[in-house]
Amino acid sequence: MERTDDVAVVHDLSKQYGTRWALDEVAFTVSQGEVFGLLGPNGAGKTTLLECLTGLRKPTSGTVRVLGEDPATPRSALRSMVAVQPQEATLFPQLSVRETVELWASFYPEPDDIDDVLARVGLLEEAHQRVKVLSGGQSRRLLLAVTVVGRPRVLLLDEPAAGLDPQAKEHLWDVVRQQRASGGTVLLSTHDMHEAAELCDRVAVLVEGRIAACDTPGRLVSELAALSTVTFTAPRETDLSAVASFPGVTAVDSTEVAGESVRVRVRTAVGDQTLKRIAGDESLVAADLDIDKGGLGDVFRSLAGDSAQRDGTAAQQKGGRS
Ligand SMILES: Nc1ncnc2c1ncn2[C@@H]1O[C@H](COP(=O)(O)OP(=O)(O)OP(=O)(O)O)[C@@H](O)[C@H]1O
Repeated sequence: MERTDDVAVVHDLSKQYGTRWALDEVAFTVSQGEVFGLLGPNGAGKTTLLECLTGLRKPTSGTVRVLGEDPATPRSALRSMVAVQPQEATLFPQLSVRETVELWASFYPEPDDIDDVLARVGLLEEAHQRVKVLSGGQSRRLLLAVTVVGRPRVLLLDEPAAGLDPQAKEHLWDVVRQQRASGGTVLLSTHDMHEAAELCDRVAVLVEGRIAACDTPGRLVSELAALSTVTFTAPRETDLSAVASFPGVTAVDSTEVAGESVRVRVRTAVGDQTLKRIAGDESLVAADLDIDKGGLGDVFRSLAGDSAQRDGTAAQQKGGRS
């Protein structure tokens, strides 16, 4: 049953292009005030899913509801409540940055303060510049400004950080956090695991059109980041063959550092146990021990597997059948 704070409800959504199933019985719910991330390798279906949420694509089967409405309904009231970052081609090259944001603000009943929006995306100093002279990154910031100026309840962003410099990314993240702080909701796709871990309350990992996992980044990491990495420094002549036979260890490699030493990297399914074993083994003379218990990147690799290696253009068979 839908709850009143459900902002997006996706039920058994499938989308077919010709013989290809881009989405295969996808289901999830996003609540008000959440930042919900879509992760997945190229061709996994993230854009198609966001397009179904904006009403740009009609599902082959299943249902999508945003703020209780079908986004594909013509003249939907959602238009003023849901913002989708537009394409660069929609900007007018002769207008200034400020005129552009003012134009977009005029489409909405209660727009935000223009200077405030320009400051948030880091374009206040460029307010008088013509759109045609903006750099690629500045244009992306302007697209973000026009997306948020209408104070939408829901923000839908497809890879918003692509092509942004680190400072512009910070601005983007601030805008997303501000949207959440003011009670708004954000759905975004990203290839950046750090961004997903930093920003998202929950993430869904899409693999070949299906949701392989959906949870908070913390829970996904603790349940699915299968391997930890233990690193240590040892004398160059150390026999490392014993380490490879420690329980849980799947790989050992080393690189020479400072002539007489090697830095050893051990991949293991039982990080803490391996760390103790290495520290307690006198024959290893291990120094500078460190452990990395993995992150969303490990979760992604373990779920996406081979699919992450492919370019995603292979035709997908619904339900994994061929
Ligand atoms: N208009 C279309 N016609 C035919 N096939 C399409 C169309 N749009 C997408 N596809 C196919 O659907 C699948 C999912 O594509 P989609 O763009 O949704 O993936 P994505 O996860 O956003 O990928 P990326 O990370 O590369 O942007 C791919 O196999 C793609 O080739």
